[in-house]
Amino acid sequence: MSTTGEMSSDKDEKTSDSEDRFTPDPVIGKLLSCLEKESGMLLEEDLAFLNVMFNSKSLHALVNVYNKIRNGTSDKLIPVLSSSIDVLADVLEDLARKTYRLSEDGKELFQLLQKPHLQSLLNVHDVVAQKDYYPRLPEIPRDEGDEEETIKIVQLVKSNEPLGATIKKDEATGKIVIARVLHGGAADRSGLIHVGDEVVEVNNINVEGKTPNDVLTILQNSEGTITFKLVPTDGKYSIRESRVRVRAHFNYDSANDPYIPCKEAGLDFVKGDVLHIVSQDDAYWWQARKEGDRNMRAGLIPSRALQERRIVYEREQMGKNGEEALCSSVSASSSCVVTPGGNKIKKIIYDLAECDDFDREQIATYEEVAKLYPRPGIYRPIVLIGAPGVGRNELKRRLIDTDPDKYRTPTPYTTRPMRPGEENGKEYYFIPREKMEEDIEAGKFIEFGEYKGNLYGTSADSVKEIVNSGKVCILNPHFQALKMLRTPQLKPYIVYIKPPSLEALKETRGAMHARSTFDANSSRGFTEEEFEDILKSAVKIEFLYDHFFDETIVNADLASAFSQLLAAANRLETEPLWVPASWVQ
Ligand SMILES: Nc1ncnc2c1ncn2[C@@H]1O[C@H](COP(=O)(O)OP(=O)(O)OP(=O)(O)O)[C@@H](O)[C@H]1O
Repeated sequence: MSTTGEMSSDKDEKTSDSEDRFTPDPVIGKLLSCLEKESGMLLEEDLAFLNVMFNSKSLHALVNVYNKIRNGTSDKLIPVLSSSIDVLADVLEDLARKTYRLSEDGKELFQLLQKPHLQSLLNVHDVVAQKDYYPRLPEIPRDEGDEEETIKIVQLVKSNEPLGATIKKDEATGKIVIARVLHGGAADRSGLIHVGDEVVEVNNINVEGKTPNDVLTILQNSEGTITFKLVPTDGKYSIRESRVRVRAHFNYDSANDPYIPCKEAGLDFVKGDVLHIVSQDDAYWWQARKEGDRNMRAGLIPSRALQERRIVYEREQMGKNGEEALCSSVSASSSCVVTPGGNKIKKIIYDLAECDDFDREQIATYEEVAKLYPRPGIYRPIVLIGAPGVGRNELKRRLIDTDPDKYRTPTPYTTRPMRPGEENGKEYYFIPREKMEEDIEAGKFIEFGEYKGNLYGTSADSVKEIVNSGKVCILNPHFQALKMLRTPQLKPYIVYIKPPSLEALKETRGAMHARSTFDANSSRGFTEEEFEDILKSAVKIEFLYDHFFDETIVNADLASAFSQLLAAANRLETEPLWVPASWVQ
């Protein structure tokens, strides 16, 4: 195509637009004259086809457009940067750390930068700036009768880094082919090896009739440069990475996975890790990197579909072996409501829905996540979940005590009659039983229960009220309330308070230490049986809900558990954190 300056001045542009939109391009002109000269060497129909094509108005128009873009001398067409979305992330992270000190303009900017429309616009800008929009043309098919096969010779220098590709025997042809190319690995970065390429030779050794293991042995024994002779695949291959991030809800150890196609390519992770899924091309094996990991090469992880199948299979096996359902191992759970005044009222919560069997139907594998930036003036509620007696109340009260104006807990509702000296809305909101039953029925309560013939409960609206008033709402509901609370509207930060071992429980809460370390009025002693109940209940809560936990704090030493909670509360205000992707869309 022409790169001469015939389009460079405004005058020329006008001429070409107004007078003759199809001024022949000099390069096409040259091609036409060559065609005339060499006409004897071409078949008549090929000659006719090329003549029509080179004289076609649409081709000339296209070349004109192309030249205008290529030769656009104006600097404004050159992008200043091609990674504006990364800059946006840096700016957001910077602003997030300063939300308290931001001016009104700063706050507005912070909110604008989080709008999905603006982020999509910048994304599109980067795609254009990186010229990531060229159509990918399919390879020109070779004629059936072609004697010669195209062969590509690829040389890679052997280093400590794995090749980042796997091979297999093609079942239909018996040939060795490239089965998988791991994103970001040496093979992928070379841009020369693609899925489906047939391996003909490795270091001049013909691999015909050899097994994949034989080929691996050749590779392992070779030194320095490795030379592959490959027959390229005709198929298409995708090179664009997906942007999907997921949180893993299970542990994965590739060394103990008998089904992974290539152990060396596996990516191990633990529950809670955030993974960047770079390719979902294969239905069973995705390619992923750990978020924040500097290793460019992606690894193989089981796909959602594969993992779900495995869990279903494991459950079936458990059922066949007659293993006891976990949910039946713990009896009805009890909890306490602490009034704002500090008095505790023992009550039974959710005694009607004692069994959580339905929860186990959920199969937690991966959850798509996105970063949520702190929003000035709107704080995520902190929800403390744990076995009754593990210390959620103690921790909540300590947090409120650090700044009672900032941390608030909702005032509970009750149907019991008001006592002398009590004020409506202080210790409780007092409401008639019929009204409370109606509201419970309408799903307005995140938790409720009955004690000595009176209903007690916490309403969802009272949580929203605290959030909307710019305070940090802190809650310690029954664990079953999680399903009501974990919504895109409330965006709670869920902290699981985990009991330490039985020995540590006895040591920290036993006879000598049974008195409350915070407030003598709310002290409580524990029997050995109660300690065991705490541990059993914890196992159940973890089994049912651990995929909801944003953080786990082991409450052995109270001071250290509390400082972890305080750190989490500060983090919420200053750092972007991963949340379900649907919460930020
Ligand atoms: N780490 C700890 N070391 C010693 N004592 C503790 C610790 N954590 C909590 N406690 C004490 O254990 C008792 C029970 O704690 P708390 O009332 O906070 O439990 P809870 O999880 O709110 O349970 P419930 O819902 O039954 O009230 C309290 O007396 C508290 O002071």
